[in-house]
Amino acid sequence: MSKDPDRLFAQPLAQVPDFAFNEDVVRVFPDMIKRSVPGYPTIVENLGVLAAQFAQPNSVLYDLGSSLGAVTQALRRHVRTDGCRVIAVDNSAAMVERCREYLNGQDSMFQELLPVEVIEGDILALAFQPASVVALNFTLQFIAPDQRTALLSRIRQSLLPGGALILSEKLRFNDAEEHALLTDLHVAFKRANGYSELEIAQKRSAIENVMKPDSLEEHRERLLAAGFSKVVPWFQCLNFASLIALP
Ligand SMILES: Nc1ncnc2c1ncn2[C@@H]1O[C@H](C[S@+](CC[C@H]([NH3+])C(=O)[O-])CC(=O)[O-])[C@@H](O)[C@H]1O
Ligand SMILES: O=C(O)C(=O)Cc1ccccc1
Repeated sequence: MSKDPDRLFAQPLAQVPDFAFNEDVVRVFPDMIKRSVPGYPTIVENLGVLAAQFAQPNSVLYDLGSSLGAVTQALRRHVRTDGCRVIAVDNSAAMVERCREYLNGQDSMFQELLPVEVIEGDILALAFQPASVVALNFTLQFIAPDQRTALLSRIRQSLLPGGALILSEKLRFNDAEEHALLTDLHVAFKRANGYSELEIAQKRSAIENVMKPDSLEEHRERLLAAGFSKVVPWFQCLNFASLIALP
């Protein structure tokens, strides 16, 4: 994977365009996500461990909004259940191209990885096959809020008994003081990772129209409304969390 450092917002921009998963972002994405999302490496590594507990024989594991395939690769390394395969889906052509290159490279380095198919497409238009694991790792927050329940319902319908949805998201908080504290601490995390005040401010303005986080309570209610029976948070670092939702 590319090791280019993220300097996308380092120079003052006359107007900050809405954030998009284009070629510029793809080039710096591994560095950007690691320096921006507290706990990201821990979440990705453990997604494989979690998935191995829910994987059912002869089923599909979905990585929805797969970006460069970090979650897909964690699933492929950890899951040993017979007949499983991974389907990774992303609607950014630039991401999909680099994701395929990365996964092909992994195939030539390691044996016994699960088979994988990378689809360039909109997860809102996907016809789901019977699935035991569905990962939405920081993807739902980029889906239009009025589409989120319908998507989760379709995921719920595709899930096999014993399977799980793993949902990771940036959170907002209904309590104003809690929200302000965790937002400030996230800014401190970014600063400690080498981002300047200008980079932090311009990135905030780039994502504000395209990324709409919900509160933990909203996630829980929406998942239950979509037909999930149980919602279990398994990880939180500052204002980023990951949940297990059971069918
Ligand atoms: N409707 C959509 N259909 C398909 N893909 C979409 C859609 N909307 C957004 N995406 C894709 O969802 C991904 C979100 S990044 C996920 C990180 C990854 N999971 C990781 O664990 O490394 C999160 C982040 O950058 O904060 C991007 O690649 C988008 O192109
Ligand atoms: O950078 C941020 O502030 C975020 O909330 C996370 C993020 C990470 C990568 C792309 C878009 C948003």
